[in-house]
Amino acid sequence: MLAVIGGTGFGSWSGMEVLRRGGQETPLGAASCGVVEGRLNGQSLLFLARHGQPHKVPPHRINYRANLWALKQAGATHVVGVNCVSGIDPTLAPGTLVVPDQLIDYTTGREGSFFDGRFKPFQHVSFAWPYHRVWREELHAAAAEAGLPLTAGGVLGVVQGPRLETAAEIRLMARDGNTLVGMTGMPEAVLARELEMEYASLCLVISHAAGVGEEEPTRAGTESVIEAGMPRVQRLLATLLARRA
Ligand SMILES: CSC[C@H]1O[C@H](OP(=O)(O)O)[C@H](O)[C@@H]1O
Ligand code: HPA
Repeated sequence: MLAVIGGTGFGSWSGMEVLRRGGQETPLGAASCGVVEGRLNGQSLLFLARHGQPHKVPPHRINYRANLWALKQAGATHVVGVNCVSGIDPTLAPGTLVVPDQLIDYTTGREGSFFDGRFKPFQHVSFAWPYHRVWREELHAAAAEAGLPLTAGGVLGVVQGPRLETAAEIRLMARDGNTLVGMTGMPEAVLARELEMEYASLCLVISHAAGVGEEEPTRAGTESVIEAGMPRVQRLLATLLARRA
C-alpha cells in the first residue's frame, strides 16, 4: 500500500475520496493528524499531512516517529514524502521537480530513531542509500508517462529550521555537495527505513536558496510556485498509483 506524506501546500488531496480517517494518538505521542485511507481513480492509498491539516506543526516540532508509526500501523509498505525545498544548485529553478538520491542530515535534537533502547532495543540500520531505488525509478517512469519534466538525483541537505539559512551557510552546504535544502526530509527517511517501509522523496523547488539567485525570494513568489507546482505533484503521484495497479 502506497502512503503519501504531503508537506507545505499539500495538506489535503482534492481528487482523493476519503474512506476513513485514523486517530492521531500513537504509542509515541500524537501524529500531525490522523492517517487518511482514501481512493484515487479506483486505487487505494494512504495520506498523511506532515504539518497537520490545517498546516500548524512547524518542521522542527513534527513528531516524525508518531507519523511514521501511524502509517505503518495503517498498512503502508512504501512511502513517498513530498517536500518543498530550495535550490542550492543554481540550475534548479523554482518550479523544478526533483527526486533526490542522497541526503545530508544537519538537524539537531529531533527524535530520530525507534531503536533508542526504550521504545525498541538498540539497533543500527544501514542507510548508505536513503532513498529506495525502485521507487525513484517508478517516480521517473510516472513523470515520463504524465509528460512532466523531472530532474534525476540530487543531494537534499536537511536543516533544523524554522529559520532560513544565511548565504554563507548555503555556500558551505554547496561545498558539502548539497544541491537542495529543506527542513523535513529527516528523520522521516530513516524512520521509514527502521520500520521497513520503502521510502522516496519528491521535491518541488520553490525558490533559489539564500544568496543563490539574483533576487531574494518573496513570500508571494514562493506561494505562487507552490500553487502551480502541487497540482503537477498530484498528477505525477496519481500516475504512479495507476502504474502500480
Ligand atoms: C519556506 S517553506 C518551508 C517549509 O516547507 C517545507 O516543508 P515540507 O518539506 O513539509 O514541504 C520546508 O521543509 C519547511 O518546513
Ligand atoms: N531552506 C530550508 N528549507 C527550505 C527552504 C530553504 O531555503 N525552502 C524550502 N524549504
